[in-house]
Amino acid sequence: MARHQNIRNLDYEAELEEYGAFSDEEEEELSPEDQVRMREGTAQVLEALGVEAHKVPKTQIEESLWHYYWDVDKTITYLISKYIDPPKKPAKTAPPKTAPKQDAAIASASRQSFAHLFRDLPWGNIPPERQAVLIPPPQLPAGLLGGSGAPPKMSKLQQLAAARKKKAEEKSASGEVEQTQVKMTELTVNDNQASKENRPLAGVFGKRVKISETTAQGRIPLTMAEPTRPEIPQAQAPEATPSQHQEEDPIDPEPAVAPPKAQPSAFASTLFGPSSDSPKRRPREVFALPYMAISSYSPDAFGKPSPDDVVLAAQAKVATAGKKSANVHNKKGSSSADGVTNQVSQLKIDDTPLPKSRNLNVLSEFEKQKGKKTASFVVVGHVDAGKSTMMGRLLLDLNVVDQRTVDKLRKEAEKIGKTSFALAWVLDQRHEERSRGVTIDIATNRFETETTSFTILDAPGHRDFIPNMIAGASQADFAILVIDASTGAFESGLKGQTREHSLLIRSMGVSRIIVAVNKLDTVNWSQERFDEITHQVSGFLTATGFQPKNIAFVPVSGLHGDNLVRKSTDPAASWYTGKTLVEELEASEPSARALAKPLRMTISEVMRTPQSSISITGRIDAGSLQMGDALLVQPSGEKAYVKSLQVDDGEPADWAVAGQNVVLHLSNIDPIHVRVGDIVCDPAKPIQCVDTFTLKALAFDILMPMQVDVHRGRLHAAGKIEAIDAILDKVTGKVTKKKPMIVKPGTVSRVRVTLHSKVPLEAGQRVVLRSGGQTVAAGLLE
Ligand SMILES: Nc1nc2c(ncn2[C@@H]2O[C@H](COP(=O)(O)OP(=O)(O)OP(=O)(O)O)[C@@H](O)[C@H]2O)c(=O)[nH]1
Repeated sequence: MARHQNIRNLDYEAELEEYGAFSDEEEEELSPEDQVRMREGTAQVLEALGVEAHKVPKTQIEESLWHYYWDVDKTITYLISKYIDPPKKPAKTAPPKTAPKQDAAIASASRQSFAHLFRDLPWGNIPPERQAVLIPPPQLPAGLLGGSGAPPKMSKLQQLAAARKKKAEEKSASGEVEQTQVKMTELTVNDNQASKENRPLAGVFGKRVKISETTAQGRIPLTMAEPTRPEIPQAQAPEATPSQHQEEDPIDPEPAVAPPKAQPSAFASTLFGPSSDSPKRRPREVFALPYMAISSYSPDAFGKPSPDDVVLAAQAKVATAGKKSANVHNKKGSSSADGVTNQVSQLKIDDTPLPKSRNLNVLSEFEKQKGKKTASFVVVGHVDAGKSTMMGRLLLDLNVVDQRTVDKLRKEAEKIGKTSFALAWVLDQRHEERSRGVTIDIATNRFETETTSFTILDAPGHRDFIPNMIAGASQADFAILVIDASTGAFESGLKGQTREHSLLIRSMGVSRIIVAVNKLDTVNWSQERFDEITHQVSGFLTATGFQPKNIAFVPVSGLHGDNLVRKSTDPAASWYTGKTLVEELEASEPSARALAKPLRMTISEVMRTPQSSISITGRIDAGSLQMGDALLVQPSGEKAYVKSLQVDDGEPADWAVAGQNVVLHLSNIDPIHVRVGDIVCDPAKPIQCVDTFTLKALAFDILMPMQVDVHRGRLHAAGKIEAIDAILDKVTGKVTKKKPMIVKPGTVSRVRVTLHSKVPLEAGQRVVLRSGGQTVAAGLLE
């Protein structure tokens, strides 16, 4: 039979049964060798268990030996733990029911204490006092071997370096945070960018655009181009409220409710751009790129001109500037050339032909002239006494100004509520004078009577303008003192500028005075009032130095013209039978003319006229002049020539004498050498410029060595009273006391004055000393 036929015919079940029966038989019977091992192993275990062996059944010993493959030690350990000294079972833990018995025994044996095995060993019973105590190692100071939480100790230099490093790290960290914030913000859908773009948006976005414009002023949409912006207002921008929406667009009926439509996520927006119905965003200037995270990245690196561009632009600029500068230089060159030409032309010898002199004998010409006499008078008095109104009315009544002019002035005065000043405006022609209703500077005008040609010098009454009043008084032959007769006004005026003006004009050499008791219409032409005023004023005028024969009183009403040119027709004024004001003026003799003395003229005004680039006005104090004369201007010391001249009435003339008011048109002199207050004199007999002089002065106030201003005509000069030489007798002029410490008011004394600069002054001239805005003295230079 073939072998495979044998396998095909095998009965598997019978074979398996045969195999199983064989196993059981083998368990029950040990081989002879195993039986020997069993006997020997059992004997060894019993010997090891000693007295405790009876506790262990023999079958358990053989079973264990069989289990541990004849390993006696393991068998003994197991049997002890099982039968002799079993471990106490834990109360709650029970071995798993499913675990095999053998595994549970082994596991129990592994947890068994072996202390009993070492009970007889000496090192197992160490007394407590000898047992070692574990002491934890001390915390080492920080440093390389530190490791404690405390900061390491460092030197000052290390601390400084560490602080700097920390600061730099914080800064860079915050910068990174900011950049991150900005980038993250950029990742959000930025509606406000659309608002900035002001593009038409539909629905709620359109409204948000408006709100953002109004409620988030100055809000700047963030872009990648501005990564370092410190603030992120976008995040702080308040949300628009529905009420705001309504306020913003009250016409729009659409409710301000957000559409129930999901917005794209930030990530989706970043990847795919804004949704089709979301507000359109401004195209980005810079797109997010990987290298943007680099600290050296500059988002606007190409938003500015490159270094090459800068250089090229600078070169172009320089080239343009060069051209311009060349042009300017050319122009400058031409202008400087012009300047040089001008200077050269100025340097050239002045070949302007000198005015031709007719070599007249002026004095004989003057004597031959059978014309009207000329006189100048100054009108003084307390502020608002009616000086200007009186002169205006005088000029109107003398037909120097016509009624139309006065009516026109009245209308103008009405506009600013100053109707009563209309007549005063005939003389007060400055805007400031008219608006303020006060005279500020000397106003001159002229009128003629049958016998005399008069020049009016209307002086300001306000104390602030005393220097101007002094200038006027210095040119006058006589004076009109105007007194306000209305109740209370006379008394206050007497305490005010009425007395001071009287003193001044007398000190200035004016000896003739006409007192116009004005505004008598306000007291119904009370003769009693007039007499009272006359009495008081004549008293102090006499005391001031005016002779009674040179004092005249005229009751007038300047406003209505009573007793100015015509006698008053008011019955209440019938008691007055004296002269009118004009008659008194005509009766006044001008002061003596110093015709034979060297030429002296104080310049009152410097101006440019059609006749000359420099013309001067003034009153000739002494001497005479004629066209073509050479003049010396002091203190400049420059020479000039009289090209032409006009006298009193403005008529051209060939000559002029002392006492006349003239306009001189000069030539051959630079205007910078001519000033108001300077003196024009005869070059052959010039006035000297001095910085010290002696004065015979009438004291208005207490005098002592003190700072003073010296006034002579229009000339003002700062100086001081250096010393008081003597007190003089008023009448005889003899010395009554030498070198007094002070001088009382009303006393005449000799004082020495020094000036800070040299000015043209000479003996015989009259000057006024003022200090702190007050007139302290006036007198005659010795
Ligand atoms: N009732 C009345 N009023 C007068 C008379 N004269 C002048 N007035 C008024 O007095 C006021 C002052 O007149 P002004 O002529 O400006 O006085 P003034 O003295 O020139 O004043 P200052 O030059 O500024 O010192 C004005 O309102 C005049 O109308 C007068 O005779 N009778």
